[in-house]
Amino acid sequence: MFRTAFARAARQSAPLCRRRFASAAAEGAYTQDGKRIVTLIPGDGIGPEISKSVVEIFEAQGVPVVWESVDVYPILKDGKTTIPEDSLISINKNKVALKGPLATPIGKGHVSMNLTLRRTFDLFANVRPCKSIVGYKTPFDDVDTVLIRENTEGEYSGIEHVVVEGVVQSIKLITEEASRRCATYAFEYARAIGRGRVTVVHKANIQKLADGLFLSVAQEVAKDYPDIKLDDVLLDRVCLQIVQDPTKGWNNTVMVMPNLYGDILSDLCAGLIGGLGLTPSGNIGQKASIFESVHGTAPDIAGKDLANPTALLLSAVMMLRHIKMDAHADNIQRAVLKTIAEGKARTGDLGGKATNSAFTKEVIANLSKQ
Ligand SMILES: NC(=O)C1=CN([C@@H]2O[C@H](COP(=O)(O)OP(=O)(O)OC[C@H]3O[C@@H](n4cnc5c(N)ncnc54)[C@H](O)[C@@H]3O)[C@@H](O)[C@H]2O)C=CC1
Ligand SMILES: O=C(O)CCC(=O)C(=O)O
Repeated sequence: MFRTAFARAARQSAPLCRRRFASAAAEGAYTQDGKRIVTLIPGDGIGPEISKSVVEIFEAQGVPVVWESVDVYPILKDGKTTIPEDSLISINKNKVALKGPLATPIGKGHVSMNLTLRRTFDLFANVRPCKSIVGYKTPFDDVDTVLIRENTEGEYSGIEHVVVEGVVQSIKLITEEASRRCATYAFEYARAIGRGRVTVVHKANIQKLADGLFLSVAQEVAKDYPDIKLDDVLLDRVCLQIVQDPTKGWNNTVMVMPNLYGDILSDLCAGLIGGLGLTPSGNIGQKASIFESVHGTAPDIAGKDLANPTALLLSAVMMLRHIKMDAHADNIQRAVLKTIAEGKARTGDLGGKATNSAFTKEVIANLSKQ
């Protein structure tokens, strides 16, 4: 049924994906003195506060990155909602961006700018690692999950309409092309981080066609990766087992799944290690990649200097690894984790009393001691 020209194009995109992962580091824009130019989207709510923290820590560490700051908000162009032209140009040129959270009105108003960015730049895989922080006690000590979320379609395709009053339809779109790119990325990622297993999380017992296609494409992609075992599990079962003991079978695999499941399951995983203030992510595409925390704008604490900048800092660390600045990534990551472990400058979400600014200062102090 899917052996069409479209499906052929999908199969051809897999080697392209593999090449892209290998060459991403060098692409982009540089200043005359060789510094990498990175687009910064400070975002809404706590976004500007936590972005400021990243900028200060990068400066203290001497990271050879120059920020190009742009605002992202909805623009109506030819009847479609899009992002401002300067942000489009900046991300297309720089190929890499760090993004604070963007607010979306609930049940009304403009479409999500987060989703618009992912679709505009075809950011097909969203990588969400979740690792326990040594020294910060939670019910499980050794959580180390990696979740890859299909990022451009599924339940987030934005195709919704009223059939008749009182009846709405929201379409979950799954294509072979997007599923293949995402699955290929999951296998490549598993290989890169030394995990011998990829697990597809799905509901193909219920969504037989949609999740069935996602699963069968992953099974086909697996044939190109004989060194990596593929298995699959129902979403409801993962939720149960992960909260019972995340270290039993979830630390040695890379989970890959359709969009909505990844959105929800990654918040659940964040809860296992101390909450949304800690978990980073990378939106990976062929044209560009955008790194952002898993959390949103946190309107309840915005503007009060209370946010934990760790999630955005660790997203910036992922970004540095992506552009092959590993030594800077290592130093910043070490200083952030040390600051949390020491305990004297923890933010409120981790049970402490420190402000975002105080936490940032402490991270900088820990950088200088290395
Ligand atoms: N990728 C993005 O830009 C995302 C944007 N959003 C948007 O954010 C807005 C608010 O969404 P919510 O559901 O309230 O989720 P949220 O993630 O903003 O907040 C949930 C809870 O976690 C806390 N929290 C989140 N990040 C924190 C941090 N860094 N430090 C300390 N505490 C933190 C908040 O204070 C709040 O109690 C909505 O408009 C939503 O659409 C939500 C998720 C992702
Ligand atoms: O776009 C939004 O406002 C929320 C998006 C979200 O939760 C996500 O996809 O991570």
